[in-house]
Amino acid sequence: MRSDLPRPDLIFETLTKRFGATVALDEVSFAVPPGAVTALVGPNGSGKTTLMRVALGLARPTSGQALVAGRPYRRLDAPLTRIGAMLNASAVNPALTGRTHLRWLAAAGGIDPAPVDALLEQVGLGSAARRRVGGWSLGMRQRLGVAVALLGDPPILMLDEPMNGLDPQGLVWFRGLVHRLRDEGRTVLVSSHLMGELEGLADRVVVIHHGRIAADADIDSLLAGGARGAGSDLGSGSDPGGRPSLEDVYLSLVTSSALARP
Ligand SMILES: Nc1ncnc2c1ncn2[C@@H]1O[C@H](COP(=O)(O)OP(=O)(O)OP(=O)(O)O)[C@@H](O)[C@H]1O
Repeated sequence: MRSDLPRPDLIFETLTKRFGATVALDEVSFAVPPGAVTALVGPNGSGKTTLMRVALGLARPTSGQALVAGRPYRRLDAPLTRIGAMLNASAVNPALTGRTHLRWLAAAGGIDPAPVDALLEQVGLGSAARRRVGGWSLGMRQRLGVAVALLGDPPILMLDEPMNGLDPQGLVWFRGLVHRLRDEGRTVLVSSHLMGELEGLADRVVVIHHGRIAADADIDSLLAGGARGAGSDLGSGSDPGGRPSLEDVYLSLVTSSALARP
């Protein structure tokens, strides 16, 4: 890494996580740079959520480390103001209103609850805020999850499958929000299986497969490389100019024999 570049905010260093005989993460190293949206993609069970859980101190690495603003999460002061995360947006007490949920989290995290109402408006939940979350749709819970991540106005955001359940209007809203956060210079890591959406959202793509990094590149280079390297088996989503879609390149990467686990 060049020493004259700003230090990335979120770094994974030779991170390995085993659950018994299962190797969920296998010496994973990459940096998530500020001022960009980084997509984390990979098949079911490839290690995306585990990676995020380790970054948040919810799972202990077997070896290696995840650093948030230069430190392991557990050693951060006021962590909600350093990194905001959405892991499982449905894990909310259904008896609480969205507003109460956010105010409790703010109180628990030592954050001023005053901006909670504005935050609920920002994520499109202003009119539902005083209703119990138990009656909310998946998309509404996802929006609440985004609000939780934004609660501490953190410079780093880590969102696990945030677009699931969003309707087309919600997807447009989410893209605008994430691009604004990026343009403010924040670090954004988003995992998703929705390749078409990620193509319009992400600046960088990290592909994880069997717990190993299969690609880590800016999206234009990845698609240009895919166009040169992936050959005639690509095509369903290619544009007429010959550039493959992210879905094409992703499928090519995760089905290539070089990456298949023996
Ligand atoms: N608490 C756990 N105990 C045992 N194994 C686990 C645990 N958490 C994750 N794993 C295993 O680790 C591997 C990675 O799982 P992980 O949930 O990180 O994948 P993922 O990429 O997020 O998948 P998905 O796209 O389906 O959400 C899987 O083999 C999974 O079964």
